[in-house]
Amino acid sequence: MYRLVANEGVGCDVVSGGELYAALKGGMPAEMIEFHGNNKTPEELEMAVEEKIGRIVIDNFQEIRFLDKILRKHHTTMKVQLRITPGVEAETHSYISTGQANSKFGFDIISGQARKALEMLIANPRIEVEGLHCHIGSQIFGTAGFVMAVKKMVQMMKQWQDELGFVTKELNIGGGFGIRYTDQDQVIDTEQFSHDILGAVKDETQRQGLAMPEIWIEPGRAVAGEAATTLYTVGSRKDVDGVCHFLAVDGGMGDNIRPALYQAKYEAFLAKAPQALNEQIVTVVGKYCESGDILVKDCPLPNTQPGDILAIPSTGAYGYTMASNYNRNGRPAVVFCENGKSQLVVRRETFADMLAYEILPEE
Ligand SMILES: Cc1ncc(COP(=O)(O)O)c(C=O)c1O
Ligand SMILES: N[C@@H](CCCC[NH3+])C(=O)O
Repeated sequence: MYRLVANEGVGCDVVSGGELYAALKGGMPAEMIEFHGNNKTPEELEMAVEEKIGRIVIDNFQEIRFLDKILRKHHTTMKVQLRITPGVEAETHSYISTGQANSKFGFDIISGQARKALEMLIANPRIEVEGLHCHIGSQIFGTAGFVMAVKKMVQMMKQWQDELGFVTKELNIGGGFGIRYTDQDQVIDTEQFSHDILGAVKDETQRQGLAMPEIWIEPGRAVAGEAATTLYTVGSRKDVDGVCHFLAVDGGMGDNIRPALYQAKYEAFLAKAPQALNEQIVTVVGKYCESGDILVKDCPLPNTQPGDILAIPSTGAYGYTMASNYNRNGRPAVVFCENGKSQLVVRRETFADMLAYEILPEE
């Protein structure tokens, strides 16, 4: 994925040393990488400095102290953006909402913490503050929240330019652009998002008499989400007339934790006949030892029996990346397909893989 993205001339954000390592191994140029996270360790920050990545998105005061120490040690500098919580509540599940003042991410404006952090950063000769960042949350369908965030950010740009002489060269408004998981999702097209967001930045900066900053976005799910479909084989059926109809598949919360974690909604189709007339409403469950291991509740399907393959679309984001081998079920393989050709990009996890880190007591 990093190679594909880099080939498009697009950079990426990472949120751990592991992601940074993978991005670099995948051929992403270091200067195209920005590093996020509310608790970057000193080791991760040092890795970012040594690899000379593009930006660190500063999230908290401790990180400023760590970074300063590392930059002194390496006699070098680092370009950063400052992450702000703009006080905008996105209309989405509370677990994937990040723009409100009580978010664990970034610096809050009202308490004065954001300004204090900016002052510390500006005063540091080893740190170059290129811009401001905000990310209001995920799976957002309207543009209103983004426009509100832009207004707040530009207001801060103006205030800090007047009071501190700080010029915001980059305005990063994060990601969160919603995708279509089910028929109910009223997706806004990319043109509408860019029109409204660009328009808001243009209008607000003009109104405040500021130069137009470079606009950065961090679409995650919108890039990868709809590109993948998960294929499951139906194993067992449980029908109790008038009570429940379960179809159990050979995966579940281990490859897609989103329904259990955020009550996320998906649709399932019979792979061999996706257009066939639906005849039954079933609950598609996984094989994990949890009653909450439900993939699709109240799922209309044609007659579906053990051995049939079910397809669940839009699993390209936060599926494999959030996968686990709970119950010692292996993580699935990932296959890229295009124009009738396929390529295995992640092989299926084996039983031996799952024991690989365990140290057997000596006999
Ligand atoms: C800082 C930041 N930017 C961008 C994203 C991308 O979010 P999404 O995939 O919902 O667009 C996330 C969440 O993953 C994030 O935390
Ligand atoms: N993982 C979440 C979103 C949070 C993304 C990380 N900032 C999801 O599946 O919707």
